[in-house]
Amino acid sequence: MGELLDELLQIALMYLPAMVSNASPVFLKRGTPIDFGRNFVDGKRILGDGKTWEGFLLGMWFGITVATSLWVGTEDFRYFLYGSMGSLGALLGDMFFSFIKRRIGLPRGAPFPLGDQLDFFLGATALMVASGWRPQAFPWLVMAFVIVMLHVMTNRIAYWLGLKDVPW
Ligand SMILES: CC(C)=CCC/C(C)=C/CC/C(C)=C/CC/C(C)=C/COC[C@@H](COP(=O)(O)O)OC/C=C(\C)CC/C=C(\C)CC/C=C(\C)CCC=C(C)C
Ligand SMILES: Nc1ccn([C@@H]2O[C@H](COP(=O)(O)OP(=O)(O)OP(=O)(O)O)[C@@H](O)[C@H]2O)c(=O)n1
Ligand SMILES: [Mg+2]
Repeated sequence: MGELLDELLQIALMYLPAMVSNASPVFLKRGTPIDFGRNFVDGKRILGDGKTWEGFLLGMWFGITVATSLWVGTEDFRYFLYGSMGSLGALLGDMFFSFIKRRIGLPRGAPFPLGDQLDFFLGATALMVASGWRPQAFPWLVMAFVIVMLHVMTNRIAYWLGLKDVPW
């Protein structure tokens, strides 16, 4: 049992930079759209106004800061490597799901159940695994559930705090 808890804690720490990089752009109210307002071939916005360069940079800044702190704290470079890749992957995954939402005609901020919760997690996981991270399957699955719960909870907190105009 101790083994499993150890692995779970390690995975949670490995994802902390991605969680922070996904959460920090919420503090921004406006910015320069990553798609510069341009439409895709289908006549709809490529990403929409919810994805800005400022949000991307702020997310990367906070994500890498947390990844660096974990590296210093644990003296294990892998937290920096996988944490930073996770931060980038979280932001890219979020952008990818926004791209999908626009393609299926969902306006900015429209709910996309499970997609809104897992977009950053899947993007982060893709880049972390691509850079060599190999978590154990079962604890990783448990973490996926924890992340979805955490996401629902923190989005409600962000909504109550007036950081988001939708609670998802
Ligand atoms: C790390 C573990 C296992 C537990 C942490 C305990 C916990 C529940 C902390 C809550 C954090 C909190 C009080 C947040 C309040 C305000 C806030 C920043 C909410 C962000 O919610 C928005 C959402 C992004 O929306 P989107 O996905 O639709 O784009 O964030 C998604 C939530 C997560 C990524 C999972 C949980 C996030 C964290 C544990 C990190 C908390 C992040 C911050 C406190 C913001 C970091 C910002 C700065 C200025 C460093
Ligand atoms: N790269 C990013 C990601 C997020 N945000 C900010 O964080 C908020 C919440 O992000 P998210 O819920 O992913 O965006 P939505 O507004 O829901 O837009 P979408 O429908 O595309 O998800 C966005 O409104 C935006 O203000 C940002 O500025 N830049
Ligand atoms: Mg969203």
